[in-house]
Amino acid sequence: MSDNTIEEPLRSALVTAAAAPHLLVASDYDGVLSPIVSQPEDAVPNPASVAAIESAAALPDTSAAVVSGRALTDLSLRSGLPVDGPVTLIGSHGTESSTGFITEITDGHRALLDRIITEFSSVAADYPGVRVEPKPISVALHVRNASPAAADAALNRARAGAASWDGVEATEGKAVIELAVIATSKGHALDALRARTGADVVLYLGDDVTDEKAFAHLGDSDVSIKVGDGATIARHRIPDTDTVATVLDFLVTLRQSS
Ligand SMILES: O=P(O)(O)OC[C@H]1O[C@H](O[C@H]2O[C@H](CO)[C@@H](O)[C@H](O)[C@H]2O)[C@H](O)[C@@H](O)[C@@H]1O
Repeated sequence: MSDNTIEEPLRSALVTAAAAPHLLVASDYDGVLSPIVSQPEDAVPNPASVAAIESAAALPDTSAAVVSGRALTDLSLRSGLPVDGPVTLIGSHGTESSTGFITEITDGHRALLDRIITEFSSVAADYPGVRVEPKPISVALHVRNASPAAADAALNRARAGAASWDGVEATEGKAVIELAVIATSKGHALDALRARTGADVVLYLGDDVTDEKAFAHLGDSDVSIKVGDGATIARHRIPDTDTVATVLDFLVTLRQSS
């Protein structure tokens, strides 16, 4: 998809955003910068998207960020972007930055996390293809590589079990259920980034359920873009990660010449 195939009304929204006094360009990682793949450690970003985000961060009066459900160090490793570089990285669904977590992680949180890991490990052991991804404030139970029946059974056990425990926040995403021990919100993360950078306009690209919390914090002057299928409150939709690269490159080129 070349930039001349970006259709209205997204095209006009990008032209307007590119002229903002201060622009924040922010994106999700999995399913947006990187295509969805079978194993989380194999998620490689589209180099053109990363280059465009880096170019945005280098422009005057322009900030750039990647806001992901991944742990911060993992996000940095997969994206190739440094934790403390020009592109701000926010991990753990909006709760983790280079300065730490938004909430103090207590021994109680850690004990609950350990209980969830134990429970999810026992679920995963019963269903081939199901795996556990422990993270700093949450645990993901991935069912992408399980049979449909095994995936359903594993998700139902997680929902009826650990997801119902006190102090647990459950989120379901793409072939995954994730349980966090502190409240998470990519929306609050975007609010904080907007306040810190002084951005007049925020553009955010996301593909999954947790990105809806980010879209919900965007206003009429902002640009919300859903990548792929599924219900969304975003104002714009594009089909895939290749189009993400086209959109980001178009936006950066416009801003470079404005
Ligand atoms: O907020 P994101 O950057 O979109 O991260 C969301 C989760 O992404 C990863 O899982 C998803 O992507 C995997 C790789 O494509 C895929 O195999 C899996 O089925 C998806 O759920 C990551 O592993 C999670 O930790 C993130 O929370």
